[in-house]
Amino acid sequence: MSSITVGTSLSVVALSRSNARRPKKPHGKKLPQDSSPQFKPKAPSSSNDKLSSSSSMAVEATTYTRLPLKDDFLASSLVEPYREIKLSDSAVPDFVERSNELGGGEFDELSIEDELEGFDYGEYEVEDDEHEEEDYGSFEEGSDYEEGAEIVGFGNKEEGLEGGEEKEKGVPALMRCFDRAKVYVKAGDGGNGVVAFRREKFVPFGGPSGGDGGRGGNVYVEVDESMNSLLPFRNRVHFRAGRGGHGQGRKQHGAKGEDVVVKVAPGTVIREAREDAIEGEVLLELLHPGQRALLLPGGRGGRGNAAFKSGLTKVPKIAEKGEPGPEMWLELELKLVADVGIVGAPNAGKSTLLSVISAAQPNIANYPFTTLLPNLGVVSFDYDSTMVVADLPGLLEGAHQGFGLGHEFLRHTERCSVLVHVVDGSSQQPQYEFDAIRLELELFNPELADKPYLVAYNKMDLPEASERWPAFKEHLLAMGIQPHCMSAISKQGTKEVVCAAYELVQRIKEANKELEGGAAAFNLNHVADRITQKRNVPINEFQIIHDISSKTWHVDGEGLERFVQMTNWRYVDSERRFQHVLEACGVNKGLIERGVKEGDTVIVAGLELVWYDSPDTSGSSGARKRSTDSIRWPDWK
Ligand SMILES: Nc1nc2c(ncn2[C@@H]2O[C@H](COP(=O)(O)OP(=O)(O)OP(=O)(O)O)[C@@H](O)[C@H]2O)c(=O)[nH]1
Ligand SMILES: [Mg+2]
Repeated sequence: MSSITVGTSLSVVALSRSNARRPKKPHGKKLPQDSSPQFKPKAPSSSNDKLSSSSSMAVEATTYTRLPLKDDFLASSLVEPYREIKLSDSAVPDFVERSNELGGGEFDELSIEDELEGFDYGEYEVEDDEHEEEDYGSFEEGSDYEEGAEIVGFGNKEEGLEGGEEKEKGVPALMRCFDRAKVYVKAGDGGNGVVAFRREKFVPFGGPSGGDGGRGGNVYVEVDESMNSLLPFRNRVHFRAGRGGHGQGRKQHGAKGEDVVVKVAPGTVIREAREDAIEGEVLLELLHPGQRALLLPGGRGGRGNAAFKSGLTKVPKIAEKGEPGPEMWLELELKLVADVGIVGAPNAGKSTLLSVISAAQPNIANYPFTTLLPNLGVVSFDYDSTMVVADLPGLLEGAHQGFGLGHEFLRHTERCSVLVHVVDGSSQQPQYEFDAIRLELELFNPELADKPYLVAYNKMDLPEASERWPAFKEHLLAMGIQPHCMSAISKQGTKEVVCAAYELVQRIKEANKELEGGAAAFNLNHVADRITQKRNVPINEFQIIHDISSKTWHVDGEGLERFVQMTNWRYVDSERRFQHVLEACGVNKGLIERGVKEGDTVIVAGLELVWYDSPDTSGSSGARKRSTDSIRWPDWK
């Protein structure tokens, strides 16, 4: 008999966030030769489609290279044409002023919630007052009781966002868009079962009475209608469900761990966070208020010794540990849920359009990037027919790679069923501006280019815009697109645009209804189901891998892993049961068949053992006897 080394390995997964997007396709473009502003005074009257100019605009023979830049940021951009324009670079004087008035970034001062969820287990005892129990050594497992819902604030450390995330430093909190977050979730561990025996007056040798541990708390994700950003995750990153209570004497089972509910805004996409640059698998898309998904089921409670009583084992001195609760890092991403998304170059008049078709009052000003965060407005035709319209920040060339504000907001367009593309008629080359925006959308996500869209040529009240309209219209008609023209400021033509958008939205809704009708309702609990399925893998499903160089045998299987995790080595019968299970599920046989030799290391689901051939050949079967006695244990503490 000799000793064995045991090593339990816990791998801590450090996850980082990826900013990587698709690589930019080479455009091979140059800057426009003449991008100087040529704004003319505003024409006194409104205009429309019929107001086509007599002299159609002579399109300059320049190779269009990027979206027309406005004089506001031309100077700086021309020097470094591909410089990334950050929120902090854009001119937003009134906004900054307002945020200062409000107290200089009020969100920064949000305090961390103090509430702690989960259980305080305190001291755990098997004994009770009335019943004397056998002493099987110390049952305290202090380290097991630390768990409870943990709240970690984003301080300087910002634990949840480590790993290459570029932060918008220097930008007041009011301007940041909290539509991405990274959180840690952990289901509660199951409580431990205990070994206890019934001892009463006149019943000196009562049977085993150790109760089972309670089930760990579950992690749920729920859509909270009142949330419109992922801002709360700035203060709280870790969500841990409570662990199950431990079993007690007199067959008392432990209490169930407290569940934890992660509340997210409607439209949140939940991905599994990954270490590498690749985006993790989409686990859930929670769109509608009230949707609730069981994400991680709590660990099973360990069985107490009462559960191990059998005809052969009348005095079982064995109990299981609770099953560990699953854990993972999640990436949350909020995408606006709107029927119509207004896209276009900066200063095209997107916010103006939203302001005239809905009650929304977005910031409107004659400089690019007036809109820093998406604005939502509800357009109502009558009581029944309404649609939600989102006005998005302006797009620049390279938006798909993060230029301007595009990167942050382009993904919001993914959720809109229809896009209204506003083109600034007063720009130098409206048709090229249009093409460039289309290209950006396509580069960001080819599915965006396939979305139904309308083109609204804006600022028709300006003479230069109405002059360029015929050429623009011709350009688009050649592409098979029927453009609309309007003057958002004077509301001319806006009704036609909105009605056309509404019609498109309705058509898409009808089509989707038909599709949904055929498809089965989506199972929101599929992540938890997958985990449960994994837990139910039988113990005899394992694989043996032999590493010849290090004379190590790896025996891996989901069932075995769970069994090793739940074996509580402090109880004397655990070793015997472990040996028995290895024998019964065929691990020993498999190892012997493959030629395991004395002294070889055997790692069973992370537990390191040394193989010994038993010299004792007595027993019904030599092979079985040998293997049963062949794995030795060190002195377990
Ligand atoms: N003449 C004229 N000016 C317009 C019209 N629509 C918008 N504008 C002006 O164009 C400027 C920009 O308008 P916004 O609505 O802020 O443009 P935007 O597309 O939302 O701009 P960003 O949010 O910066 O991307 C403002 O000065 C508006 O008054 C229009 O139909 N005619
Ligand atoms: Mg705007």
